[in-house]
Amino acid sequence: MQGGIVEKRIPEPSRVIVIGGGPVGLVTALLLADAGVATTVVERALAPGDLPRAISLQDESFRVFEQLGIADALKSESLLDTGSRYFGLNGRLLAEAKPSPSRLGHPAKTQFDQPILEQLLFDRAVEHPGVTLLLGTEATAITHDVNGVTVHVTERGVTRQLSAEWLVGADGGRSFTRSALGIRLDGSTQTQRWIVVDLLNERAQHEPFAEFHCDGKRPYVLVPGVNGRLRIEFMLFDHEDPDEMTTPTNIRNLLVPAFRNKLLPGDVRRAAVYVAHQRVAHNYRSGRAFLVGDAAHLMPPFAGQGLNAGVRDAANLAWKLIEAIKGGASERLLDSYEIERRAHGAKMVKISRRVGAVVMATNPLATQTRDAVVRLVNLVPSARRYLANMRFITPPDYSAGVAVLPGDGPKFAGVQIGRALSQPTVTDVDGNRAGLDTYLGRGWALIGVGINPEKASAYWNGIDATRIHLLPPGVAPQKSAAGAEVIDLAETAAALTGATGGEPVFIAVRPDRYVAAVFAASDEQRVVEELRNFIDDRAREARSPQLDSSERRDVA
Ligand SMILES: O=C(O)/C=C/c1cccc(O)c1
Repeated sequence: MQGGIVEKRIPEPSRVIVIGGGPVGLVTALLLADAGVATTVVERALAPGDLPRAISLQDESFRVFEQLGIADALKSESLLDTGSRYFGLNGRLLAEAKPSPSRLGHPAKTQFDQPILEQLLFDRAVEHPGVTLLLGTEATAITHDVNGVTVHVTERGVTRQLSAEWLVGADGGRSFTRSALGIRLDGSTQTQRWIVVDLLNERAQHEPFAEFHCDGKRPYVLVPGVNGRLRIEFMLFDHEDPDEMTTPTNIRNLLVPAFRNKLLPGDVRRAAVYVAHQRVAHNYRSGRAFLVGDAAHLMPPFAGQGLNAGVRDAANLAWKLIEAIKGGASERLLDSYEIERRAHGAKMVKISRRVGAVVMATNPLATQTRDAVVRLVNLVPSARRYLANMRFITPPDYSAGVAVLPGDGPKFAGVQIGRALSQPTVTDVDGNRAGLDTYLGRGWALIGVGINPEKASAYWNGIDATRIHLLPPGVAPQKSAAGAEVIDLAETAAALTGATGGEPVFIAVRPDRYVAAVFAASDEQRVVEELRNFIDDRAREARSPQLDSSERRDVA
């Protein structure tokens, strides 16, 4: 492929520049472009990445991919619904863990292939009229002020300037954007080195579990995939030389016969030595520029969180930039990106480091103590469930961000403010069954449970919220009256309708499918006033944004 602009109509000027066309950069760009925000992606490489770096996805990432129309294609090439097994001394199974069944309508944990994901995202970006992909292009300088950002780029020796309103740095662990903005990366780098070997043509049947072998001799991890893909990682000892350990002979010695009867040319997709970092950017925002993905956080792979954190960043930031471009966003809304995402990113770094420390222990006293502690923990039912359901991987809680907490009125404990909204299966007026997300649209949604959201105020129209009237199972959805823009849906099993305690409530859902508020009609005014601190519908109207509606796309 030639460097330069992928041929297609170029929407000029772009409102957002994304530096980095890896998975997180492309997810950000596609979410923006699908909402009509013209976006330029600056990427050094000439083609999508072909390295199987991340291999673990959570339900929430698939929820975002569903919105981008690539979830089914990716699932068909993935090992769905996996768990983890931890083996201790003498190969004894210490713990088997599987996340609780997902509320979000997708498998809770999946092993996937990053090159397939990157190709799917790339193909969508290439054909998207709202995305300008500048390949073979490197960002060399960034300036930004209150009016916008300018990025100097070089392509085949030719330098030019790009301008936009906002900048997103999605350029990975060695982020140029982060350095250019002068943002510090806090944390440390591990001392242990690992050799990661990605194999093809694996014929042995593996159960759908990542295996952590912590025998204290040479810790290793084995993660199965589909279509003959298998990852095996070994910890290296201090005296081992990385170059020597990755020679074909030594790779063969590591794998044959312990893991494979024979190793043919082409069976090893990659063998590389890495050292894990545990670092978080000091800030995720600097004026008009934001960091996402590995540019914002680097974590060891042991909890399978790296890319999930990046996809969450993209989904969280994209809707806030869309609001900023539409005109109603306050500084508080834009600042909420760092508040919401940095805290969770830092937590995932910490958890990944802890899981790694358990796996990498080699000191006999440490390994014996570890095994004894895990056996004890398994005797306490609540602690056992905590481990077995992988509750140590905590989902984000954005209640300190764009959320309106209950006032003095009734509390509705079943639907948690600041948490991801469940995705129940619903039936529409035509009898079609689908996940709720299919009907939520791309922006805000106001769901009435036990109350028709037609009755809610005009604020929700001002922020383009989709109004949904959610009915309990067995109640037939009705076509809404002419002029009333409400979608009637019935749950197939009482999930959200069963969680509100029979009280009529509204659920305000953010564009990233997080619950912003749960409130009774009598509390609506307070909720709207608080939400106006983040998005002011009146400012939006005054600015009358020029989003190119012809470029808005809905991917079913
Ligand atoms: O999917 C998981 O739970 C873990 C994946 C993993 C663990 C350690 C090293 C890796 O490269 C992946």
